[in-house]
Amino acid sequence: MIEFEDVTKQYPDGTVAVDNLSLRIPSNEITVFVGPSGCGKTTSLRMINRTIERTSGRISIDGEDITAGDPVTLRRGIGYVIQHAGLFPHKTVVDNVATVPKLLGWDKRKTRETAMELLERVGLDLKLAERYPAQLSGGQQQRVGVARALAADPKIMLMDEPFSAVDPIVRHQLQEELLRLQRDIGKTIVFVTHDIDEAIKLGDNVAVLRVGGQLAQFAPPAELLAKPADDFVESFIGQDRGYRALTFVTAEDLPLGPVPAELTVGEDGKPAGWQKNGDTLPIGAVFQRSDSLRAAMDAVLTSPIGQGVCVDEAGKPVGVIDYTGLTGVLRP
Ligand SMILES: Nc1ncnc2c1ncn2[C@@H]1O[C@H](COP(=O)(O)OP(=O)(O)OP(=O)(O)O)[C@@H](O)[C@H]1O
Repeated sequence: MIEFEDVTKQYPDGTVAVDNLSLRIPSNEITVFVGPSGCGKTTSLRMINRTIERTSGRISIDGEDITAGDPVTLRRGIGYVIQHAGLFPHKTVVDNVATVPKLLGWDKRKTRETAMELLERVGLDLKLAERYPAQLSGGQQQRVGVARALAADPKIMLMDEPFSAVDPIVRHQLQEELLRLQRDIGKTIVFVTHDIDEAIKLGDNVAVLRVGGQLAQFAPPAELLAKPADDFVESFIGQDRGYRALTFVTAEDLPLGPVPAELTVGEDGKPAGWQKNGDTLPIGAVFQRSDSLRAAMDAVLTSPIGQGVCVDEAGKPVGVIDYTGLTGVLRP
């Protein structure tokens, strides 16, 4: 656990970037700092690896004050990923990833093996390993940045707007990859973003900061959406929070109706189309019981006849839901 106790950072010009921040960041989970520009997210993050020193208060990792030891040793145990990846331009991809193991004096063979394994793990094509960063796309560079941060197997990863500089599609892929990777590695990740959607998608816990460096709310995403602490949090979360909250409720309890005769299935048993007035209409999106209510709603909205099809793990239809069925669950 990383604990902030009454932590304040005042820069020499008098700016109070972080004001009396107290929070507990649980181990092996993703905690996101989110808030508007200038609210002190980066300052808070960088106080953890002491690339910025706090003015007062205490920060501890597993109970030990981070100022007890030397900052260089502290930083070696903490991975750090930043926007634009911050790769060394004159080093190849694999050498970038090997930076910290080399500093730690690992033997060459083990270092290279580890670097290649990590590149594979973050989903980078190994053919790119001998390229220089400038020869990679933004998304590929970010993957290398994540691999480099993981190289010495740190317990903690700090990620400062790592996906902000890439286009929305690549960003979505990188977010999915991070969640997949985290299921395997279970690191303590502290992630900074100004994007509330990214915070809600990635965070096990979300800390919303307001300008002036004060904590407005610290909660899991579902709670944040359901019970914003005040007007600031509510407006920061945005207008469609009711809709987004559906992401956190599963479709398990939906009262499915029987599969109608109009639904045709292909040879593989999967839904093929809706028969209507002699025409075959497309199915639209389908969902599974384990998906969210948001997925179920999407299935209803994209269905040409307002019937969302629920399928089992093999993709075969098990039932349908319509607007009325959905509304019954949304507003019991
Ligand atoms: N070296 C510095 N000297 C003086 N003020 C600073 C310094 N670094 C940051 N600040 C100020 O501290 C406040 C918090 O900055 P910080 O970078 O932590 O915010 P942030 O939430 O990460 O912002 P952004 O989303 O725009 O990156 C801002 O008002 C900023 O101008």
